[in-house]
Amino acid sequence: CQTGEVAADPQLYDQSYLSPVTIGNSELMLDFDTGSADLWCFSTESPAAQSAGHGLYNPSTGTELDGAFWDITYGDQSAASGNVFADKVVVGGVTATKQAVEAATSVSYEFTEDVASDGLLGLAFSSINTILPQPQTTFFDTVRNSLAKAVFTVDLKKGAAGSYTFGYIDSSKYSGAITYVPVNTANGFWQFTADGYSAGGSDSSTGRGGVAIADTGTSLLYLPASVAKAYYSGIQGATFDFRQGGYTIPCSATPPDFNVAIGGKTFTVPGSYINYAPLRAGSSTCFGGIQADTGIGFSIFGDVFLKAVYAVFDDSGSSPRLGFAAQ
Ligand SMILES: CN(C)c1ccc(C(=O)NN)cc1
Repeated sequence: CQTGEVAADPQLYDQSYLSPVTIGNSELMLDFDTGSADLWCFSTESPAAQSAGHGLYNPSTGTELDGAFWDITYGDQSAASGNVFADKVVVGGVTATKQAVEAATSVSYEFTEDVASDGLLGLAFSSINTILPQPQTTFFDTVRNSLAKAVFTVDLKKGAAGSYTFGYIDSSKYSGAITYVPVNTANGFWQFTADGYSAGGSDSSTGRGGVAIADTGTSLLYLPASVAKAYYSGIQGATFDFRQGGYTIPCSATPPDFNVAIGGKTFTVPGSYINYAPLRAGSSTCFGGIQADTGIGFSIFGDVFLKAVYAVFDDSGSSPRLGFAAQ
């Protein structure tokens, strides 16, 4: 029965969180992503112009999956593609002896520029793994039956190292009870229903809830346009800046806390988490941590929300469920 824990190191402005993973005989820093289901990394096969500054996987330690290839495009239109090897992958002591490792032969500039990240480790459902002609399992699905309990947990923090655990829940990491809600796996995501939203101390609802996914690979909190609009209407100097692609606020603002009702419990995102980051270094205008989910089709509970809670991704029962507790 395997269990393990690995650090989640925040990058600048908590834009992403990176964790050490041993693949073959190299240790790489990967972006654990509950919103996708591919484990891919820069490799010795990647063009030097694209992989400069990144740790590389050398497939010589693996066994090529003949004829298998992968090609993924993320919500922000970033993309990567390549071929596939079976190799040993170790995360916090949890070992997958023959994990499908997707070696990149091409990546878009967003990944080239994200020099701290050597790739992604997908933790969504294997049904959306992009390997063809035969999709392969995520790391979690590969090791699931060998774990003490088929769960992983997410404990991200603002501006500090958090952790991911596999195979157990650590009761020292949260306060109060864990509230569980059912997950709909039809789209391959950890998808659930949020009950409602409100801002500040008042319970003045900013809107009814809706369908949402828990996505560690997305930095911000994307909510229905009406909720985002109502939230920023309470902040002096807040505006929707279409040239910046979303709501901005004065960096001097102290946004109100944001409350989310899930499973009958209320979880609070401190207002300071929503004063996300200056548009450019030194700017006095900041990008908002809450943005509209227009065009996506569901809300995305990214790191701005997840770093306010302890989250349990539980596939140990008859159907998957998500648990949330206050940190
Ligand atoms: C460009 N990079 C680092 C990305 C990383 C993750 C994602 C994503 O949508 N994950 N759910 C998009 C882009």
